[in-house]
Amino acid sequence: MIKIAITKGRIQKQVTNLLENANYDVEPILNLGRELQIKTKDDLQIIFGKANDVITFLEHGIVDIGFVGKDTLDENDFDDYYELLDLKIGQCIFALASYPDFSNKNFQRRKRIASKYPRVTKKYFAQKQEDIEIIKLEGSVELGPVVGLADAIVDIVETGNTLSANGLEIIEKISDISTRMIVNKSSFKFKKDKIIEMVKRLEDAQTN
Ligand SMILES: Nc1ncnc2c1ncn2[C@@H]1O[C@H](COP(=O)(O)OP(=O)(O)OP(=O)(O)O)[C@@H](O)[C@H]1O
Ligand SMILES: O=P(O)(O)OC[C@H]1O[C@H](OP(=O)(O)OP(=O)(O)O)[C@H](O)[C@@H]1O
Repeated sequence: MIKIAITKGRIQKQVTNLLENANYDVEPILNLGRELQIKTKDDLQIIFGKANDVITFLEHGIVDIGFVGKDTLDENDFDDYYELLDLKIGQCIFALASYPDFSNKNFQRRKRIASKYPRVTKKYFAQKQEDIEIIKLEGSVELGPVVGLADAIVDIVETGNTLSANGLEIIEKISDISTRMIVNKSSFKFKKDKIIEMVKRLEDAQTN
């Protein structure tokens, strides 16, 4: 049996489509009610959880495989896993965003940057050797500059609609984000054949 954790929400449907195209039994996922754990005919046990929890389940050996966004992987301390496949779904970017005059402004103090991703923000500004103040927000991060709490944000940008609706724009792209297949290292040792088979089937499904 292969145990899998899938991030619920935005990417769940696309991961399901890919599994279906790879000829896995996704019937129990399509008929999902409020249950959070299912078994498929091809001996997959699948749980659905919040993105950070997918990593926690994998870290503790509860699941062999996780499907999770690169944003969540970058923000999480845990990195003792194998990343075996870029699913090329859930594609977006991390960006520094603010009002158009941000780059011309002369700040006489540390810039205040709002983000749901403090670790990513810290690393980005550390690379620039810039000392900033991070303000952690849990969502609707664009509110930071809008209400005057922050000078800029580090956030996910997909279409750019949320930024432009709030008068903001990308100041600098930070990195690419997409959904990744991660594997517990000890699972890879003991279930190598089945895991490699899944990687191959998903890769084939991507190209077809
Ligand atoms: N426009 C987008 N905004 C946010 N995440 C996106 C976007 N496009 C793709 N993603 C990916 O989808 C994943 C899941 O996002 P989703 O919004 O469902 O959950 P979340 O970020 O935990 O938010 P929530 O707290 O609302 O559940 C993200 O971690 C990211 O990898
Ligand atoms: O470029 P866009 O296509 O507009 O997408 C980007 C927006 O989507 C995400 O927010 P989400 O909808 O997940 O809500 P949240 O801000 O509460 O996390 C992200 O944090 C941006 O706000």
